[in-house]
Amino acid sequence: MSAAANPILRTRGLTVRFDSIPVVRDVDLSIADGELRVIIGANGAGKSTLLDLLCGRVLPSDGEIWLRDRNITGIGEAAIARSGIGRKFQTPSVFKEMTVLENLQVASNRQVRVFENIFARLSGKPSEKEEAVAARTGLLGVMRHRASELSHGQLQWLELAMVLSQDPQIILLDEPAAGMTADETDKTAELLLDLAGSHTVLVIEHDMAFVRTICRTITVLHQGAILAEGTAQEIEHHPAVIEAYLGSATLSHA
Ligand SMILES: Nc1ncnc2c1ncn2[C@@H]1O[C@H](COP(=O)(O)OP(=O)(O)OP(=O)(O)O)[C@@H](O)[C@H]1O
Repeated sequence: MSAAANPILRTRGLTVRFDSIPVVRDVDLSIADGELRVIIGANGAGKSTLLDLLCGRVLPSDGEIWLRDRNITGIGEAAIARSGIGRKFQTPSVFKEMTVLENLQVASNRQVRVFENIFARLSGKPSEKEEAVAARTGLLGVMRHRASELSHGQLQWLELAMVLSQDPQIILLDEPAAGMTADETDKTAELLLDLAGSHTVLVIEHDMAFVRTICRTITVLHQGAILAEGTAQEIEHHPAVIEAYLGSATLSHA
């Protein structure tokens, strides 16, 4: 549906069926290099499954995924991660008994040998890169804290910092502000705006107030297909979107 001028990520007719039921249907996405794109849609619209397809966690039934001029369809989750697509899930998968710094060290070596790293002696001194990632995600002051001591917001930022440690070009985020306080939500919005440009960021989000703060272009998924694309204002006045969301809390409560 969309056609970015300089797309870093494109899909053509992307479709996945579970037990012959289409959950993502014929999705043509075109995401520009450095873009911050938000994907919204009601519960069950297929948003998480779309991200699962983009990071190779789920294989498409039909269609293609292109990273610049490379067809990455079906190359597998690890190869997709290596090619520069990083995914942050809603539930943090940090190592709770390790410090923030140790988590970052594990993450930056994750592509090498994750389990050896967990049990190996990790360096006590942060590298320049680890400091830069921690500073960017607001974690510099808690580098020596165990992850179990962090607030919910800090845990989410740590997970994002771990994704950043792997130098992704594209970051996929599933509801990054879910469960956060108002202050943490504001900081997360600032962080995403800061990341856009140097990274391409795709965000699934339910909270329209948050979406309005961060977004330039929104893609609306409905029953697995793209229903509309545009600015927050265009989307909120789009007749098909209003009809699809009638009675839904997602837009009306925003
Ligand atoms: N592995 C699977 N097998 C069968 N059905 C699945 C599978 N994964 C997802 N689904 C179904 O696909 C549909 C879309 O799910 P998905 O989680 O992608 O939606 P979503 O838009 O992210 O929803 P939410 O906002 O509630 O997280 C749902 O009906 C879900 O039950």
